[in-house]
Amino acid sequence: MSFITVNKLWKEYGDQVVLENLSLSVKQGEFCTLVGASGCGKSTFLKMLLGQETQTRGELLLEGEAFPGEPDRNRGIVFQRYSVFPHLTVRQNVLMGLELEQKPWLGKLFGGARKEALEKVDAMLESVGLSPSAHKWPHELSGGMQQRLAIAQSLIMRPRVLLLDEPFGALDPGIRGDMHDLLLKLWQETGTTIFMVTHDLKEGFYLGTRLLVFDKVRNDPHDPQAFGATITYDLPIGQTDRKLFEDIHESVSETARNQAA
Ligand SMILES: Nc1ncnc2c1ncn2[C@@H]1O[C@H](COP(=O)(O)OP(=O)(O)OP(=O)(O)O)[C@@H](O)[C@H]1O
Repeated sequence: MSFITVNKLWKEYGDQVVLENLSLSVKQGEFCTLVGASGCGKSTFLKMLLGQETQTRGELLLEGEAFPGEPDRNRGIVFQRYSVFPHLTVRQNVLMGLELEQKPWLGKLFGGARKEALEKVDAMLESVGLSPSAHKWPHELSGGMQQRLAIAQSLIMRPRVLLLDEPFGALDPGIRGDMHDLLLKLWQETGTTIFMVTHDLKEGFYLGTRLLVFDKVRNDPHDPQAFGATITYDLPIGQTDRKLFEDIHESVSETARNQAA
């Protein structure tokens, strides 16, 4: 059964068509990588999955029901930067979600409940390789460590859907490789359904299970906002050849040039 169903989905901001006629069916546990020119609506699509934005037309369904209109614990998101709390230590950053969930008014757990929560936090920190830094402050961490913390912060809530908006965009290429390994390991451990936006087409070609290319098939040079992007390629990872890579690269680059013109 389809876990997430996108049916003839449109998103417009005033006269600007951002996404047009998107249709997609995603199974639970899939790892979809989203690529496309800047401004093609990838982040907007993630925001709709998160419940921060609503479509203007069409359907977005989670297990056959309309998507919850507000963010909830079923969905976690990690941005390129700055999604951790600077005034909390690494351990407190990860603990906070559990505290707010169980004690929304007080924001604090005590006794056995706190001990149990801390055990989960420590296991999560171990899983992302941050145990030795548990008592550090975010500013004492490298960029890669901060992103591992942001991922831990999301995953501790056991989201059914994890949304990643260019999570490794600000990291050095060497560190990105380590982050890919970590992400694949966490995805296998948790079985969560992942949507990850990346600007790096190569990353999209090998990470996860499915590549979704967001692109415009129509362009009006006199009115660049008249047409939105749609999913032009939906490919299983590992079955694409060099020619296809070059075709997609050329098409996405042309859209980027048109957007900039
Ligand atoms: N809240 C908003 N109000 C009006 N326009 C918006 C809003 N959010 C996004 N847009 C517009 O929608 C279009 C798509 O933006 P979006 O951030 O989704 O693209 P993107 O593909 O994620 O781009 P990038 O790769 O640069 O992050 C842009 O033209 C943007 O200006």
